[in-house]
Amino acid sequence: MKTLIKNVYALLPDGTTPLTNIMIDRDKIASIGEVPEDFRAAKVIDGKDKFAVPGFVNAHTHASMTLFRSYADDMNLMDWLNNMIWPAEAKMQEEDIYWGAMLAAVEMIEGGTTTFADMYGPYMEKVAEATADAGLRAVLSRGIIGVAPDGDAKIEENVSLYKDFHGAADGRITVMFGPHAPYTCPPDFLKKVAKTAQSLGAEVHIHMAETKAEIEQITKAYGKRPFRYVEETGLFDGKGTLAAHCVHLDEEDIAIIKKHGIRVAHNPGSNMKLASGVAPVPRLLKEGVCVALGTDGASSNNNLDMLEEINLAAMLHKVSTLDPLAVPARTALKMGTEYGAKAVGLTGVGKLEAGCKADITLFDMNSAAWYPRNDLASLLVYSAHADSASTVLVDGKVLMEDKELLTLDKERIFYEAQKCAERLTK
Ligand SMILES: CSC[C@H]1O[C@@H](n2cnc3c(O)ncnc32)[C@H](O)[C@@H]1O
Ligand SMILES: [Zn+2]
Repeated sequence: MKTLIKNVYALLPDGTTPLTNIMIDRDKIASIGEVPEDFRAAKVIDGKDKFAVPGFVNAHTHASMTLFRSYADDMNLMDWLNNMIWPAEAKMQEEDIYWGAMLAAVEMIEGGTTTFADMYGPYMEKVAEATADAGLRAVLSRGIIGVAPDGDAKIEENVSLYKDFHGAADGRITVMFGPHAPYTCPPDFLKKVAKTAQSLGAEVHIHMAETKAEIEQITKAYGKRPFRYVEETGLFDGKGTLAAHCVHLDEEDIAIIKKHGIRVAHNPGSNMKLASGVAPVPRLLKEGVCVALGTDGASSNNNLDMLEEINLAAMLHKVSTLDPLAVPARTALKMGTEYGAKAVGLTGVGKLEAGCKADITLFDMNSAAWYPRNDLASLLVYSAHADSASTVLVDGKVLMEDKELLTLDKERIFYEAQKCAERLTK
């Protein structure tokens, strides 16, 4: 099926925003520019007053945690996890994981996100089901906490997730391994995860160096900081690693990140709300590290709004370095799109370019925030909000058109999610 997005402003990989046309053939962008004479589109989308950008890539989240939004605020990470989140998560059933992920899907599509990297579990197959139902693209991992007695069973669940869903939903779902964090996974356990993931050729998604408390705890327990601790287990020797947070880094940590080509998911909203700190993002970018953006879960953010993370990334590093060029608008946009796709292990995603996947968000510029139209990329990052997202395509399929969700029944999802949350949090 061929689709034409006609007369649209488009954010191209070189940062320009020409008025152009986007030709889509099945799941891919066929070309951008003049409409070829022989291009017969079955569907034409009017791009008048619309700004097309690559769909956002949320490089680190816990989708089903939407059920815990506004349930545990104004706490630090360890207090929040130990005293509020983990006790509530222990009650979660299959339906909670599914409806929580479906609520996340509504929010993500409505905000222009087309891909998300998710770490949660048990019942990650329900997140896969929600992804397939919504039409989104996802990189899923079974979050594995290795301190409980059933650690090995959790590794086996990640193996099953990989075998059952890597490449599923027409290739929209891929699977990584998800050892939760250095402080929840002892060394022999991490070695086992590393060996298992590497035997399958799977990548790894892990929380790293998020808080000062983590650095202190790991240093006290093992005599080394989290990055060297995990490096010595061999976890970073496999196909690739996506490391969420990376807030508290020293020179050796940065050297380890570079040596292993570790990709970083920066979560400015969550790091601010949990009072975790400010990740050294300008330095990492300068060192050539791939830095993407994530929301983290909706209980520590408290939303899944990637445009807000893009804005926060651009703003936070200016104020923390007193350098207005620390993260410029176009860099922040790349972190939320092109670098995001690379960070989560996807090629041919995250760019408006011929041959790339047709994962596209159209922003409606018919509001005051979009005037005057000096610089569209700047307007998107510094002035507009996610509710300007009006049309979203993944793999060339329209998931939202003129604000109408085409794959999801919003009323039902709100009802079921409310019911699940009441059981879990009351
Ligand atoms: C074992 S599944 C994933 C696990 O991670 C928890 N989580 C959510 N946000 C964070 C964060 O910022 N740092 C560490 N862990 C986090 C989530 O509640 C699940 O238990
Ligand atoms: Zn997280």
